[in-house]
Amino acid sequence: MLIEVKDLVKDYRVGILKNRCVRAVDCVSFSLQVGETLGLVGESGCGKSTLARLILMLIKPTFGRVCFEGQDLTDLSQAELLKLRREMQIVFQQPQQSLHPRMKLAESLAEPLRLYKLVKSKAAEKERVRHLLHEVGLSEEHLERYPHELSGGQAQRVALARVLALKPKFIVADEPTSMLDVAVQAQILSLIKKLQQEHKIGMLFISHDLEVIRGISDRVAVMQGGKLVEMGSKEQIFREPQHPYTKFLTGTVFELPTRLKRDNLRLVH
Ligand SMILES: Nc1ncnc2c1ncn2[C@@H]1O[C@H](COP(=O)(O)OP(=O)(O)OP(=O)(O)O)[C@@H](O)[C@H]1O
Repeated sequence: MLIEVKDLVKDYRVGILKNRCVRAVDCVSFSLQVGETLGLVGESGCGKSTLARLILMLIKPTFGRVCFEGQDLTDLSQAELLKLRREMQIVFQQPQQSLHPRMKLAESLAEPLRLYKLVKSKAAEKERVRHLLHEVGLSEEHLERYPHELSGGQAQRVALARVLALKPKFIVADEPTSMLDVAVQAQILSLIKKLQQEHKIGMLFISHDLEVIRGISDRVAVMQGGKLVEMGSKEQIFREPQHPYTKFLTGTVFELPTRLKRDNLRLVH
């Protein structure tokens, strides 16, 4: 098992006096196999990003545990977590977030290699950067460019190359294509899928978009109000949704509950 999440809870303290509590993630449990893609879908504010950040231990859970290859991450010190972080990466919605605005791409790609001492010489570093560029479908002419000189799709390719440089075993893709044009979106999705399959990376893929989830996932988890209300193979979820919320999401129920009509839900059906 690559990832095991058990009874995960996250309460945020809110209000001026921090005396009110929002339960963003409510008793979530699931597991993920090596090389598997779990699609996580749900309305805005249901807790998807919080769950992703908890799994990566970017924030501490209130209760529950997260195991990576059998090791409980909630017990680890910051230094121990830092070592594991190379193997657990995130791809953000806005690739610019992970690229330094004043670093040329050559430096941006070399940085993770140096940080984790993954190459032994300058020549090996150059070779690895070139290989990474080709893997994500960019050419060497891009190496001298700054992030603002790239299109959204190119910037997401660079962000993917930086993640790949670290040879991760697990990645969270948090709406990685939602800011891109539809045509570019399809190219980046198939690139993510190809890289994930070639490198046998386990992936939690977060999206509002059911068509995207259908295309990329092996299994699908549906989240509502901080809870996982349904989980199953892609075929089960899309053909025979069980939970009323999932039935609504997959379009088998056309009568929208009033509360859902109000929510900022981006549906493709
Ligand atoms: N740092 C925080 N402090 C207080 N409340 C927070 C914080 N981060 C998130 N929340 C609340 O927790 C709930 C879940 O938020 P989260 O960002 O995880 O949802 P989401 O499903 O990822 O939404 P979206 O799809 O819009 O990004 C929301 O009610 C949000 O307002």
